[in-house]
Amino acid sequence: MKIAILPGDGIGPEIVEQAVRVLNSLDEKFELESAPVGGAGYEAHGHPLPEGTLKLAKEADAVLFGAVGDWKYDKLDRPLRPEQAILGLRKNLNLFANLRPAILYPELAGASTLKPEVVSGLDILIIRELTGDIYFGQPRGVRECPDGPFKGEREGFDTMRYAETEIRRIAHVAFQAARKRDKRLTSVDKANVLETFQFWKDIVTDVHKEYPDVALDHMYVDNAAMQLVRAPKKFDVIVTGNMFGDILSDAAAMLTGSIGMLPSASLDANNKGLYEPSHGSAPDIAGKGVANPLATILSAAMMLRFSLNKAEQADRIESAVKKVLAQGLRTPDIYEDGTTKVGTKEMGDAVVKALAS
Ligand SMILES: NC(=O)c1ccc[n+]([C@@H]2O[C@H](COP(=O)([O-])OP(=O)(O)OC[C@H]3O[C@@H](n4cnc5c(N)ncnc54)[C@H](O)[C@@H]3O)[C@@H](O)[C@H]2O)c1
Ligand SMILES: CC(C)[C@H](C(=O)O)[C@@H](O)C(=O)O
Ligand SMILES: [Mg+2]
Repeated sequence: MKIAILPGDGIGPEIVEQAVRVLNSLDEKFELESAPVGGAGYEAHGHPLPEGTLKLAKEADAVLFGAVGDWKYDKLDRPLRPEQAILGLRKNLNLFANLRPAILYPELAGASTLKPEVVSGLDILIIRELTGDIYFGQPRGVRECPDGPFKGEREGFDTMRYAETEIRRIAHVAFQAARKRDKRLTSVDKANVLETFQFWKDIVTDVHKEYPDVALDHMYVDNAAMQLVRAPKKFDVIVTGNMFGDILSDAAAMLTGSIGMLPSASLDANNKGLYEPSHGSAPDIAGKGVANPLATILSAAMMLRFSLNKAEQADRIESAVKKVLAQGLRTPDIYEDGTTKVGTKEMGDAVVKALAS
């Protein structure tokens, strides 16, 4: 089985290195092949998603991705910016379903900024549509404002849109996921204001007819943001569009103690996938050896489960993560008094050791 390893920028290489060590310490042999992506792709080949990198991602059985981006590339033309690499991979590989599980490990109840009783036992799944919405809608750009009070001035604009097929397929993914859990699905929209999301709500309601055993409710995104912080455990599965899902999943990350704990799987219709932590390249801590590698290690576990059919190995990694947390080991983002502060590599060492024991 071939895995494309795309470390990217900032803390990407540091955290992916630890996930690769974990994969290599399993009693399975994987063919791992690395390629530059993001700013690293731009530096090596003049493009954030070099042809060879895309080819490797397409032919591999799964992709393990770190993170891309750095402030120093923010002045480049948009097609050359590092973020285009992850957007291009998602689009080219048709990875329309993004699963972001927000699970609070009991040992981290005190690491969240929320009260322990609000978050303890948290286990929710955010399903984010990943290849549509305002992220990819055309037209977009900066133009001369054609009408209204600002006519003649420059204006920036983007297009929010969803085709029926795009909504139906992500709704099916969400209902099927809910079916395997507590059978409750919340569809998050902004139907009170946006045509796109009234349409979203209507289509999700229609797909629901095929899943009478799942309870569906609808919530506006502003309320959902509030409810996620007020009473997050009331949710089971959340399904939403690309932009709302981006925002809500970062908020949900803090319920788990740190964004460094939130893994993700981005899947196509056949469960081929790209696996990455939900966070970014964290340029503020890059190169310091303090980044939390657990979201990436847990993403590798998701890869084994969803794309490589190795659920047992995935379970082993997740148990090893639980073990190191129970041992009291913490990177600075999840550190609290009475625990032991470790760096990125030491955390990786501990997971590898826990796997062997
Ligand atoms: N999928 C991706 O590759 C991805 C995702 C999000 C942001 N980005 C890019 O990353 C760059 C930085 O963006 P940002 O600062 O808004 O978001 P970020 O997620 O990179 O960082 C936000 C904050 O969380 C901290 N953080 C993130 N991951 C951490 C980890 N594993 N351990 C400990 N702390 C961690 C950072 O230090 C920072 O303080 C930008 O160029 C952005 O476009 C990339
Ligand atoms: C880097 C950026 C393009 C990306 C997104 O907005 O999807 C990131 O924030 C994420 O959550 O994966
Ligand atoms: Mg994001």
